[in-house]
Amino acid sequence: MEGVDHLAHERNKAQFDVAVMKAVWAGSRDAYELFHRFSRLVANDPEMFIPAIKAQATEEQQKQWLPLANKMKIIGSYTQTELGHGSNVRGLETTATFDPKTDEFVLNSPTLTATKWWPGGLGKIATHALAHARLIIDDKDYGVHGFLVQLRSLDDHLTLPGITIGDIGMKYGSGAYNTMDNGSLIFDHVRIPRNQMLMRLSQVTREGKYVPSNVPRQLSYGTMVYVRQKIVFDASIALSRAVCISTRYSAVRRQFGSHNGSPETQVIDYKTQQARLFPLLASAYAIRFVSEWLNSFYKDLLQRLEAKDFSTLPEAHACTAGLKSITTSVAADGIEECRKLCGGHGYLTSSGLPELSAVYIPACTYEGDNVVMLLQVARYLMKTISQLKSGNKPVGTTAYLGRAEQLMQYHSDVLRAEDWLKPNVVVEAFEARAARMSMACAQNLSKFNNPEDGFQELSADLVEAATAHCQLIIVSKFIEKLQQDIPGKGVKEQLGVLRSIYALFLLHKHIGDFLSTDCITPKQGYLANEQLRSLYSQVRPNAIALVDAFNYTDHFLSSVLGRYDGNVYPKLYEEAWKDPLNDTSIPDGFHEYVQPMLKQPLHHGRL
Ligand SMILES: CCCCCCC/C=C/C(=O)SCCNC(=O)CCNC(=O)[C@H](O)C(C)(C)COP(=O)(O)OP(=O)(O)OC[C@H]1O[C@@H](n2cnc3c(N)ncnc32)[C@H](O)[C@@H]1OP(=O)(O)O
Ligand SMILES: Cc1cc2nc3c(=O)[nH]c(=O)nc-3n(C[C@H](O)[C@H](O)[C@H](O)COP(=O)(O)OP(=O)(O)OC[C@H]3O[C@@H](n4cnc5c(N)ncnc54)[C@H](O)[C@@H]3O)c2cc1C
Repeated sequence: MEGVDHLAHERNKAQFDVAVMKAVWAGSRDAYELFHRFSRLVANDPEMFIPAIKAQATEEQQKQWLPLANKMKIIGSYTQTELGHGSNVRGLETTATFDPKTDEFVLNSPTLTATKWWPGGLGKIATHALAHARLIIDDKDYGVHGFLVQLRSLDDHLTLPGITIGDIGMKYGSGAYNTMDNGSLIFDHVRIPRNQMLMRLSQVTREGKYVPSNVPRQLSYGTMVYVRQKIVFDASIALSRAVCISTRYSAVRRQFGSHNGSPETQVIDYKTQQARLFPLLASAYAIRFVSEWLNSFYKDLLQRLEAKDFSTLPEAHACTAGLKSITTSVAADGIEECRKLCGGHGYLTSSGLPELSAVYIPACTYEGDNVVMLLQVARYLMKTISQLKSGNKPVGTTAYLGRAEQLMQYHSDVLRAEDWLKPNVVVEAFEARAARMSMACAQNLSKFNNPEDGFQELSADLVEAATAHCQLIIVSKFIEKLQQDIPGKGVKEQLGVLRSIYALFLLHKHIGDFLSTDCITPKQGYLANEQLRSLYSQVRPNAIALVDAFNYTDHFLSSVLGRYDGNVYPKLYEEAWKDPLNDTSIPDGFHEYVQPMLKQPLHHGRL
């Protein structure tokens, strides 16, 4: 019935202050930004063009271009990926050749695979590209640099001479990412003034002299680092959205279990449903908190870079790359699991889940393929370990590797299931697992004469070690979050339950790592799973309140299954009748194609 809260009985069970939890979840961001960020994920996104100008353009160039971009007088596309190269940025083929006679760069696509391919906004709407191309001076290749290129007339929006642009076509399913005009672009000897090479990091003089960057060349990758840390925040939005829908629906849905006319069992009360759903609920909170930490770490990096302090740049790259990889994989897989948790109705468009999945899953690829990103983390871990011998003391997220020898001797002293509720017990186990996996890789790498060959041969193990390292970061940041002052009745306790669920779920899922590295015994692994089951019972009465704390409107969720009032069945039926197919009783084509078959005479009793 309209106006009735079918989930009121669930909300009355809450054992904590939901208003405070809402504030904890929102953190430093208000609900508008949460909504705006996700909706912008599929809109045309200046998310990269403007940051890239800020990162790579001189002050003078910023003064010229930023006001135009900020006021949408020009619409930019971050045009890096090509048909033949995306992950391997140093393999990009587009060229920008300096012509000293005219003080210009000539941009050209020398091969088909040099065609720019994928950049958002490029297909139909962008007027300018921040094009990444190989800088060529006097036939010498100075590598990939950024160039500002006008693509279309600001009068009639037609493409300019030498520019061939198109949209790359439909993408995965009918998902909202098809509202994004990812495009293709071929340059045919297009000339731009020299001052349209972004010259904050390195320059080309009027005489054609290349002035190399006096800062790490990787700063030219800065926009990707910036977006990767934002993507971690977006992962928490996407996953929490799916978890909200599937948790509410799991409390509404009843199936089996009726005795003597009693109501059937709420599917949220099945232990299998809890074992699938509650780790995702905990993961949404875990990702939110690690995204807060990563954002502050990134802001600290920016301040240091301003002071020419590059000391945390390698760690920032490893953390943004690794956490982008891990959190987008968890969110993408989690959204699909949430669809399955809703049974058949989860497959309806009106559930909101197919659309959410279709628009979210490319996050595992864009801004760095997730495996390629974990290999970057692995490179950083191996380098950190190789420097231990020279007395280099790791700090920050790799500090535990400074205690590698001690961690190699670690054995968990868990005796009872409840010992796994102690944060220090959990962190030690995760540190030992991560350290031993990385040290084992380093040990195996040392057997190879050519380190690069070894890295390739061991890359699958290295990805697992990088994963263990990143999961340790997320667990640690969840624990650190709860060391802060958090007011409100029962709020910290509930977050403690979620923190333990997150950690023990990972331990259970990756039990092979913990056993094969001899960090814990099978019995201790069994006790962790025992404790997990008990934790699910503790979170059960608070589940609806914990997803209410995301503070998402029905409009934002756009899901009949995830409605705040739980009034699912009437709305499912109502929504179905909005489908144009139901405008008529007899479907188009029936009389032409189906009816003749039905009318066909039987021959000797057979059609
Ligand atoms: C918020 C929602 C918005 C949604 C946006 C959706 C739109 C999507 C946009 C895009 O997808 S834009 C295109 C994104 N493309 C990529 O992410 C490409 C991924 N590839 C790379 O980043 C690089 O090619 C690479 C994989 C990092 C390799 O780079 P390179 O070959 O130059 O370096 P290596 O030889 O591997 O390493 C050398 C050295 O440099 C360090 N390093 C690498 N990258 C960085 C970095 N970004 N910052 C700092 N340092 C970096 C690396 O660790 C090595 O260090 P050492 O080992 O030498 O110490
Ligand atoms: C929706 C969407 C939007 C995008 N928007 C933009 C944009 O606005 N601007 C832009 O410039 N680009 C954009 N891209 C492109 C995107 O950045 C690239 O697709 C992404 O970086 C992955 O690169 P790739 O396609 O070359 O994958 P590949 O690297 O070709 O990946 C293919 C497989 O090879 C594996 N692989 C590759 N290298 C290695 C290695 N060294 N070791 C082990 N395995 C490896 C990968 O793990 C993967 O399994 C977008 C892509 C998508 C899907």
